[in-house]
Amino acid sequence: MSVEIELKFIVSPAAIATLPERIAAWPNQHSAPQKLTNIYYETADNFLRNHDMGLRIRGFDDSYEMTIKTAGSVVGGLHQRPEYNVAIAKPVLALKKFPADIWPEGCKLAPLQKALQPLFRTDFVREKWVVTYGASEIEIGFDQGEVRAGELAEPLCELELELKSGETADLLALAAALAEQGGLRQGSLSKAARGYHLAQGNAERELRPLSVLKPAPKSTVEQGMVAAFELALSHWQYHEELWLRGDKQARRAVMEAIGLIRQALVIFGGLVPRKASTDLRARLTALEPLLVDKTTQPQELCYGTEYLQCKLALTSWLITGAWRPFIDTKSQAKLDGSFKRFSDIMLGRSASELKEAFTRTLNEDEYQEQLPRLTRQVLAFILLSGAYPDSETGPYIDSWRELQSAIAERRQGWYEASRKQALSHAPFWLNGAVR
Ligand SMILES: O=P(O)(O)OP(=O)(O)OP(=O)(O)O
Repeated sequence: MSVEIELKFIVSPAAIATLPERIAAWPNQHSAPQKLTNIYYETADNFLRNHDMGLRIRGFDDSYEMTIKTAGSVVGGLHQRPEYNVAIAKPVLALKKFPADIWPEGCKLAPLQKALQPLFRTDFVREKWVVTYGASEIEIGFDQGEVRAGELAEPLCELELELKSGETADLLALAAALAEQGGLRQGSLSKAARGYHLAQGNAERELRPLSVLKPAPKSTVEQGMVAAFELALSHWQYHEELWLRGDKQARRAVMEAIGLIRQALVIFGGLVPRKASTDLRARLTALEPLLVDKTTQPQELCYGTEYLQCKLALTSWLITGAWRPFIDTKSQAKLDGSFKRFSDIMLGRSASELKEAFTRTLNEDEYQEQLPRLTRQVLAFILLSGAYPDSETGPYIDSWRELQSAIAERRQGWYEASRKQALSHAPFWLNGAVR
């Protein structure tokens, strides 16, 4: 078994021609382009997908390899997944060759193998370089081809950076250096994920409303903080994809994701000093006006250098725990404390800020003036309410969201009723039950 640690980028058509040259500027070992054919297998009831597994047979030259990837994590474009590779003599499944302990409990291999059928395929040409960067060896693969399920197909044009030996920090630094000339954006979907989507009919991807962050029970404050940034990054990644595919409303969701990052920096700002996030905040500040501008074309923005470097800065901040050198013993003790207890205190603060802001009838200008504050505090509720059941948090947060959209859409007739409704909800975090 090996754990694949891989940063994936989508390459813009304009950048394809110069990319090999850019890569070859570092000390490297180059391998000539190779044609790879991959058939992915699945059962009629999606057994593998339901267990977060992906199975393929890859053909190259006259050889075959069978690979299974199991559940892992994706943070921005950084994919970490356990994978098992077995050389096979002919392109026929032989599940017994994988270690026995990778399968879900009770799984019978012979019937499973019988039920597996080809579902989709990827065909691409991969050009490879192994680059020495810092103290690390990093394999760069440039894949061009397509993913196909029956009649439906999508082009593939990806750059994958895989850490062969050394440090994740070098992987991220090499990515930032490659980003300098533009033409790349982070890709959060594996080729298999794209294949499954096509095989299921390629339904239009829908906007996803932000729902309450649910960190693992008994999370520490630091774990809750990491989960908050991960939520923001995945909301960003997902909606960037939609925006590029033509959904104009997704731009707002990308802005919302950035708002979430800002709010997380505020919420944890008492523990993580501002100087730990100076670079990240500067990059966000540069990006925000471009996102606010409705005339911005996603193809230009999302493949731009500043945009990618901002997202890489966040990925890197998260993956390397870049705040840690700035944390003193006292703050570390607080970061090790209960996220639930911390959240209760912060929820109280958010609620009293809103209560104060909306305690009386406001005029139109005053409502508009309070909108940014209300937007920030709704995001705070999203990040801090995960310890409570949706049945308690939902009505509370929705009532503030209702006021938020009434103000944003200038539905003046709704202001008063929404304001009173929001203020009438009892705080769910003071309900007394020990959790
Ligand atoms: O060659 P791999 O294992 O990196 O796999 P891939 O065909 O590039 O697919 P993905 O990395 O998207 O799972």
